[in-house]
Amino acid sequence: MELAWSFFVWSAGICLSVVLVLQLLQVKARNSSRQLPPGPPRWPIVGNLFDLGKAPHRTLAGLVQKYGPVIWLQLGAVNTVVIQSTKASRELFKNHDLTYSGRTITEVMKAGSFDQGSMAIAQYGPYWRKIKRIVVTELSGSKQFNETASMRKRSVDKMIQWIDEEAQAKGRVCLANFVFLANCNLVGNLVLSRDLLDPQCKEGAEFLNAMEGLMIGGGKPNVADFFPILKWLDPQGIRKKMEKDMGHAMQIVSGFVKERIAKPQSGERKERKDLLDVLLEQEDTREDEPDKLLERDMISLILELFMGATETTSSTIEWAMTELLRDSKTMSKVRTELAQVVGENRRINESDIEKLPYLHAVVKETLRLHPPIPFLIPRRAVEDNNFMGYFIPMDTQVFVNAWAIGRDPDSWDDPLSFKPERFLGSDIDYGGQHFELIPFGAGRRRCAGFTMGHTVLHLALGSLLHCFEWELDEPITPENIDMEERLGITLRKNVPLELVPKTRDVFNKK
Ligand code: HEM
Repeated sequence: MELAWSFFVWSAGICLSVVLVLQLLQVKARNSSRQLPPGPPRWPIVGNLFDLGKAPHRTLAGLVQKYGPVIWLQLGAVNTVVIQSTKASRELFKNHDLTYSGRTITEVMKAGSFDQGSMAIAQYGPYWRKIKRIVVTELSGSKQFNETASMRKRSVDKMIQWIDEEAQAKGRVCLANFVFLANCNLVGNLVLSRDLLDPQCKEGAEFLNAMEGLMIGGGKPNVADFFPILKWLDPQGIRKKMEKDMGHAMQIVSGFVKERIAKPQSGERKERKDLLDVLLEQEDTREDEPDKLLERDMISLILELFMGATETTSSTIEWAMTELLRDSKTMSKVRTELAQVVGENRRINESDIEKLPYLHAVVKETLRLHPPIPFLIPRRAVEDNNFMGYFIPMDTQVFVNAWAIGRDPDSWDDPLSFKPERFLGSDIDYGGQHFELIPFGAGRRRCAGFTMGHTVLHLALGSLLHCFEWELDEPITPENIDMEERLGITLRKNVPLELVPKTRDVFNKK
């Protein structure tokens, strides 16, 4: 009896211990799967907000060695995870794209209810799906893209002409301004069939002014984004100023929309439907998607296309030209290619682009080192999830540091040098399939203007190099040219590039 009793006690003890150990292991496993990524120590309340400095993309890239490529930050009240290597970016876009397909909406984007109609900050869902499909088809569908080639050529040709006129009047030009204006003109034509820069278009100058305000306001860090309690106070007055500029820009676009509704079949547009026609007429309704777009939503969307196309392209061309002027060998290689493929008797056309591998390599290398939107447009985790062994709570803001990824030493040899040759004979491109080069983003939220951006970058840069000889404005030399960056709505060159263009013979050709 005693033996049976002691057997029972021992067995119960062993079972209990096993259960306890299993429970402990379970708790440990649960805790470890809820472990946040590592990151720098946080201050009370403000967290890491004041640790990032003026160039957060650089500061954060500098933390990879200490904390690894997935970093946790507390920006005031906002949980933030930063992705900073090719491996982590591949994991995000290949296996977690849907989980990270939300967006964080900043205070300025709420001005004039812009966020309600925007595509770029729309949450992933039926409205976003509908407008993305329409915009991508209208800007990049092969039929529509072919039909609008003449518009792109005309915008670039006008830019070349304006540059020549400015050079004759002043001797030098601020390059990025002209690229900005050319893209503004192009979007105006594609979307509204309007030359906003034509002196006949009286709203054009006002619109450009309002756009400038939007670009400046949109790029300012706003303390109210990090402490929801301050939203009502708007301590820096950023939202107030943005309401004014946004209101003004929206009013002008609204005038164009109303005019179109009143007179649907006027002028040049009869030849082709522009994006506004398509938005007004669209009836392609799919399950769950809204039937019609509201006028307010169309206005936000149109404004967004102007914003999306202008700064990104002008900043990229400014950096490309800066890098080429610092390196005469690279400049001469790209010019030689243009001379061989296009020749001196005509200007470059879109059909030449595919035959210019060195020009492609220059554009890729520029976007690798100077992605205009270095953190992409911040994503948001739409649910709790596990990312590379770390717990990421729902609503975490996600920065994908394309700037750091373009310099990831595991992906790039001599990552800090401008060497277009690295792309010759390589299949790496920025279409969203190669996660080491993601200046246009990747996955569902990849840039909606990718095809247009890609084509215009080549057409505009190729034309600038083919039609002019470029010199730096004294006393600037290739050795002392300022390479400082300024992060606003895009990552621009801090000191705008001023150049002296000299027309070449091909300038007078078509
Ligand atoms: C050099 C040219 C350009 C660059 C480098 C660029 C870059 C980007 C990036 C990084 C994103 C965010 C992608 C992500 O979150 O994964 C984006 C989104 C977007 N871009 Fe671009 N962009 C360029 C040109 C354009 C043009 C020409 C347009 C339109 C005419 C445009 C319209 C948009 C829109 C609407 C979105 C939001 C897409 C979405 O949220 O689904 N972009 N772009």
